[in-house]
Amino acid sequence: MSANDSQGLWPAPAKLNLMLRVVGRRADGYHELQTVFQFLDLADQLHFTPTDDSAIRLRTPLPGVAPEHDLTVRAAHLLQQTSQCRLGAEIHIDKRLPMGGGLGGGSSDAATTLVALNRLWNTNLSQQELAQLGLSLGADVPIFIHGHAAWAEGIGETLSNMELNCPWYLIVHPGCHVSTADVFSAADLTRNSPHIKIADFLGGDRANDCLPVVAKRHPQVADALAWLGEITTARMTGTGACIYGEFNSQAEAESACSRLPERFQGFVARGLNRSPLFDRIDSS
Ligand SMILES: C[C@@](CO)(OP(=O)(O)O)[C@H](O)COP(=O)(O)OP(=O)(O)OC[C@H]1O[C@@H](n2ccc(N)nc2=O)[C@H](O)[C@@H]1O
Ligand SMILES: Nc1ncnc2c1ncn2[C@@H]1O[C@H](COP(=O)(O)OP(=O)(O)O)[C@@H](O)[C@H]1O
Repeated sequence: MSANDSQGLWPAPAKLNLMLRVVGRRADGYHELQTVFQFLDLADQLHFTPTDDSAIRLRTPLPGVAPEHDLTVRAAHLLQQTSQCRLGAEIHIDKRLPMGGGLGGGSSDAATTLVALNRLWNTNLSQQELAQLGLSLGADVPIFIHGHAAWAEGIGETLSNMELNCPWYLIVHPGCHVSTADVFSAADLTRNSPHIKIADFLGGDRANDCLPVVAKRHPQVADALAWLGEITTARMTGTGACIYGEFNSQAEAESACSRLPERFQGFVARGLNRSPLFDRIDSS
């Protein structure tokens, strides 16, 4: 099967954090969060060819990421080891999501790899076992294995489904890279936000505790926030760098995108409550 055969493509969608509160810190240094995840109809596309030898080969290495560090390769090795599977795989990534922008592309690639290879290798791990494996690769991996928009607690692994409005979004990439580890190690990060309830979020409590830290250290993020804030309420996803705003229609989001200054990169995408990865599985 060729990498261009759409039947063989597995989507790895982006996510947005619609709010993000840092409510505590665990003994291992990881921070406890309250957040809301929604997917976007914007995705990397992955292709897997199972092989008889046990090698994992990434045919499309990403700039700046050594193949053995790529989250798809790490996910494949982890599944192989856990299930004692003797098969291997060739992996192709058609990378469409910006890296390090808070859209979760690397975590989503890892989740799609676990879900796809679990089927292609017939390793038969449950969704819960896959999510547990995924969590050891990154805090954002479980939501992509869960596959439904959710309220999240813990470090992102305790998930309760939500049925959210699905607006069109303009996502603005300010052009800088924000390190998640740097944000969580910042001395001035608020780490003791009071817990809120789902009803508070639905009532409009949509703050992101990481934003002040990121905007202070990355003037491009503050710049994008100010530009989009002139048009609509502008928010940051995850630890950034991407800023997004909601629109009632694709046309309105596209119109705002057409006015984007050249220093920014823009994406128009629809919010989704169900991950396209699972739509793909149901239709196959
Ligand atoms: C903050 C969030 C919100 O969705 O998103 P991003 O902006 O990175 O996408 C995530 O929880 C990020 O998840 P992910 O990107 O998988 O992070 P990881 O690789 O697990 O962690 C990177 C580093 O950030 C710190 N970290 C991460 C998550 C967390 N809840 N507490 C932390 O302290 C740790 O120092 C860790 O070593
Ligand atoms: N398949 C992958 N796609 C994207 N990034 C990857 C991948 N594998 C490893 N990485 C590393 O993970 C980092 C975070 O990537 P990404 O998930 O896109 O950002 P974020 O966590 O901000 O949403 C990248 O800067 C890169 O070094």
